[in-house]
Amino acid sequence: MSTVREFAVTPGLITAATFFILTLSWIALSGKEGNARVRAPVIGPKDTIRARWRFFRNASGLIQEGYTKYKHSMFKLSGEDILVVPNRYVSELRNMPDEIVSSIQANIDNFEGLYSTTSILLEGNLHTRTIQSRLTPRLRHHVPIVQELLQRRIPIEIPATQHQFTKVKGFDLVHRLISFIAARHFVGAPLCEDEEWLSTALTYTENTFITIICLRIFPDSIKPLVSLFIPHAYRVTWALRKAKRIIVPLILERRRREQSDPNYAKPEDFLQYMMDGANKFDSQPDKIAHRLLILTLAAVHTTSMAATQALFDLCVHPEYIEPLRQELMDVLEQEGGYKKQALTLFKKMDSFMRESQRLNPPSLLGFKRAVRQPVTLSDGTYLPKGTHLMMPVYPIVVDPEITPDPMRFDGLRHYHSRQKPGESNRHQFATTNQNNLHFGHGKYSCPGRFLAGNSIKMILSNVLLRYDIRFPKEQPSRPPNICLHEYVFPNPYAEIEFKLRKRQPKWVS
Ligand code: HEM
Repeated sequence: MSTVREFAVTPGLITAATFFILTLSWIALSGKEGNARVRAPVIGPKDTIRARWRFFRNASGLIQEGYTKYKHSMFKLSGEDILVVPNRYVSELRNMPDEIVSSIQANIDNFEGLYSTTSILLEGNLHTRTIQSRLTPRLRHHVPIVQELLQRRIPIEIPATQHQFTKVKGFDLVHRLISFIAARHFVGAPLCEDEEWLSTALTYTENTFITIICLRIFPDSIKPLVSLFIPHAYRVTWALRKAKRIIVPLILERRRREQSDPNYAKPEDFLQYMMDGANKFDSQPDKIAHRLLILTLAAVHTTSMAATQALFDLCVHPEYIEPLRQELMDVLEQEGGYKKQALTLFKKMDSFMRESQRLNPPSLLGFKRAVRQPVTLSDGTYLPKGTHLMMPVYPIVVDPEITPDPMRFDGLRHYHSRQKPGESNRHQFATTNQNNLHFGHGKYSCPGRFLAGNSIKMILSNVLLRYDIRFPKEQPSRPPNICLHEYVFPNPYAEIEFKLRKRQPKWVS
């Protein structure tokens, strides 16, 4: 028995396995295709293994170096993996058909589709159509429902009193609140508060991120082998199976009632919208459940990161708290509470959120595209089939030619821009343009950004009206983000202190 255990952990075996994997990696990387056929300078090491490792550890420095040297032309990152192209090509690329330049293919490749189980999204765009045509137009109607949910949940999740400050981990708190909101939109009550569903979605999300972040360092051909050694990859599959076990019976029950009960009122949620809009192939219950879980991942993690960053910014810049509270009170008085229009009138808060996202976006690179058929751009630039391109979304928004005094956090920057004649509908959290690509731009821009914006406003407004907030004394400055590859995560360990305000307006209490 002990011999077997010793054999399993011997340093010799680990060295042999590492050597084996590195040799396979080197062999796998010797063929040239896609980006390797485009002539552009490589930033950082050229050999792929070192390049991927450096990019994993210091993407921020490498991206900024590339932008500073070549912002008007192309450059490569992570060896040959990423071709960064200037944003002047956005207008040409943004509406190209998916068969030629694909956003979904690029995002799935970037997300290690096979291992994150996201490749099912390539089978059709049911999820995107449903968000655009059914979910987003109904968002206004969900505002009072979500407010009722938050009014019940927030005092439980933030057990603060009027007498002293109580510490809560910022990201965990926000993640839970966003999970409730997303689940209310996606699967309705009572599942939206079901701990089993919430923890299954969380297990899937966390393990997917860890798996893809690890796997991206290795060449494609050895990923199947490497994934066998990553326990998180098994947990992704486990969570998917569990999610299906929860959602499939719900779908079948809804269908049964639809057919047998003439008085049955269909629920108003994303699951039902997908059931109604699915074709014969998409409508298989386990496919719908699978899509639902991936959408939960796309919606909850990104939105939680943005809301956490905004809360951190409120703690770092407390001078914005009173002006934002004043706006909230004015709007809620005028509208009679959290009614359909209220959120669109939180204009200062919208600006604050956009400024927070500008300086702490979820990804330093964006507008990811996979070239499926060769393309020649208007200036003669040729992109062969297999090219994976991205745009430098963060360097663009901190470029002084694009944003004056770019490193200064100005929470009302975009609010003031909206005051200019003809600009009142621009510069919003959810509006995209060539220089603001955090949600992409054009035909394939993020369809969930309106839900994200609403969810963040609901959380920030409830928190500001109920609590005084600050960072603990031992955390005097903004907690550093965690950057892995081009992804930027708000610090998950950072705590925020909450104290119940003496008088809370009736809209939130
Ligand atoms: C702050 C939160 C969010 C951020 C930063 C974000 C960001 C993005 C980005 C950068 C893309 C790719 C756009 C492109 O390729 O050009 C995208 C696509 C997508 N997002 Fe979001 N997103 C957020 C919230 C959401 C939410 C709440 C949902 C669900 C309701 C969602 C659903 C999707 C879907 C389905 C796509 C793929 C669209 C397609 O290819 O057809 N996102 N998102």
